[in-house]
Amino acid sequence: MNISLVVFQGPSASGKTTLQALLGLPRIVTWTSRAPREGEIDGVDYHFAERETLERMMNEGKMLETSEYRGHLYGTSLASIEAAAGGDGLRSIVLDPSGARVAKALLGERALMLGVSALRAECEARLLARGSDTGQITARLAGYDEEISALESCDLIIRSGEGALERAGEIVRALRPMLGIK
Ligand SMILES: Nc1ncnc2c1ncn2[C@@H]1O[C@H](COP(=O)(O)OP(=O)(O)OP(=O)(O)O)[C@@H](O)[C@H]1O
Ligand SMILES: Nc1nc2c(ncn2[C@@H]2O[C@H](COP(=O)(O)O)[C@@H](O)[C@H]2O)c(=O)[nH]1
Repeated sequence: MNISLVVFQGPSASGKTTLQALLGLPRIVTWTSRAPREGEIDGVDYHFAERETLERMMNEGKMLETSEYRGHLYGTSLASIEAAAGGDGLRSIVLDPSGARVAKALLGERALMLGVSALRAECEARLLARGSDTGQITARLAGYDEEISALESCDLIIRSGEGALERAGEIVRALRPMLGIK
């Protein structure tokens, strides 16, 4: 398989970032105007920046794509995605459905689209445990049905339900030899 980018997508708190870590590929770090959560590190989890900075990057043509997600701006820089498109090593990225469509349009068969699903109630419980308030939970789960529908375009959908993380991790790790990762 000539894959250069593994794209994770799915509803909020479905487990995308967790499975991305278990796959163990270098991550493309995207940009966001939202504040860091506890434990998140600038340059590792995201490039955290003011909205104005991201808008300037957009206007200067430095972003491949941007997306408004629950009141914040997110985006993938052209530089980061071009490195993946140029075959400079296999990478992974976590994107919302609009970003995933752009990555697929750019990379075609070189993008492996992995969907992550969990029940709405499971996502809700995880968001609560993450410290989100009721308003944030409602806003994030407002897109749940649409985000689940968008998984139809994925190459593989992995269910990361409660008590099923180990199983989901095994499935993700089983992809490593197929992707040529030792
Ligand atoms: N299968 C699972 N069972 C139980 N807890 C899980 C499972 N998968 C992930 N979690 C937990 O749920 C929370 C959200 O997981 P994660 O950050 O991977 O989700 P995400 O899809 O990347 O979320 P978001 O898009 O909101 O950033 C984390 O605390 C994580 O440890
Ligand atoms: N289209 C893009 N979506 C992105 C990007 N970086 C992250 N995301 C998606 O945003 C939501 C919310 O993320 P969170 O960290 O605040 O929970 C999630 O679906 C991510 O996949 C991006 O650069 N472009």
